[in-house]
Amino acid sequence: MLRADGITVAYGRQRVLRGADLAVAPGVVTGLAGPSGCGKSTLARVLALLLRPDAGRLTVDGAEVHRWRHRASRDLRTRVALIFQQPRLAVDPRLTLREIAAEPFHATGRPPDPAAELADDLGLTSELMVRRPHEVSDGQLQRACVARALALRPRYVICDEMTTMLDASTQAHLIARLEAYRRETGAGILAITHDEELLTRWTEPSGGPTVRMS
Ligand SMILES: Nc1ncnc2c1ncn2[C@@H]1O[C@H](COP(=O)(O)OP(=O)(O)OP(=O)(O)O)[C@@H](O)[C@H]1O
Repeated sequence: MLRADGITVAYGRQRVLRGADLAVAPGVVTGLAGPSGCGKSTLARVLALLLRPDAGRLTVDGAEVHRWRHRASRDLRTRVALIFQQPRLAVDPRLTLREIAAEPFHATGRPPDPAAELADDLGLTSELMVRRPHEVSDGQLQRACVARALALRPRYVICDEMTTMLDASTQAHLIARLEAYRRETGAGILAITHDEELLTRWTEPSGGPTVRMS
C-alpha cells in the first residue's frame, strides 16, 4: 500500500494541502478527482517522493519515507513512478525517444531489462525511437514517457492527467497498456483526472475507489 496520512503542503504563504489522506492499494486503480487548483498534482508529487510535505507521513509498502527526492533510498524511489500531463515539460529535449525511455536504467546503473522493452507494446517503432521530442507528436512523446515510467517495473504508477492533451485513440491505447501492466504485475495505479467518464471507465474493471478532494 502507498499511503499518505495528514499531508500538509504550503507554497510560501499559500497552504495547498491541509492534512490530506490518500491510500493507493496494489492491484487496483484508485481515482482522484477534484476542482482545478485543489492540490491533486501537489499530492501526486508527494506520493512520488518528489516533494517533501511540511507535515504528514508517507509510507510505501509499510516503509516510512524519511528522506526525499534523490536522497530517498533507490529502492523506495523506484517503487513509485509518476507520469505527467505535459510530456514536453517532462523530458530533456536533446534526447532521443530511445534515450528518454532508457533514462531510469542509466540513473540506477541497472542494465536494460529485455522484458521491460515496452516500446513495441506502446506503438513506438524503431524509426520513432531515434527521433527527438521536437520531431514527434505529443501522443508519441507521452508513449515514451509511459515506457520510461514502467521501465523499472514500479509497484505504483501515478498518472496525473496523463491523457488530457491526447486524442481518444491514443488515450484508449495508453490506458489499455497501463491496465495490462496492472494485471501482469499487480501494481497499484492512481488515476488523476477531471474527466468523470474516463474515471469510471478506468476504475471500474478493478473495482477501485475514487477519492474526491475539495
Ligand atoms: N511549485 C509551486 N509553487 C507555488 N505554487 C504552486 C506550485 N505548484 C502548485 N502551486 C499552487 O498550488 C495550488 C494547487 O496546485 P496543484 O497543481 O497541486 O492543483 P491541481 O488540483 O492539480 O490543479 P489542476 O487540476 O488544475 O491541475 C494552485 O493554486 C497552484 O497555483
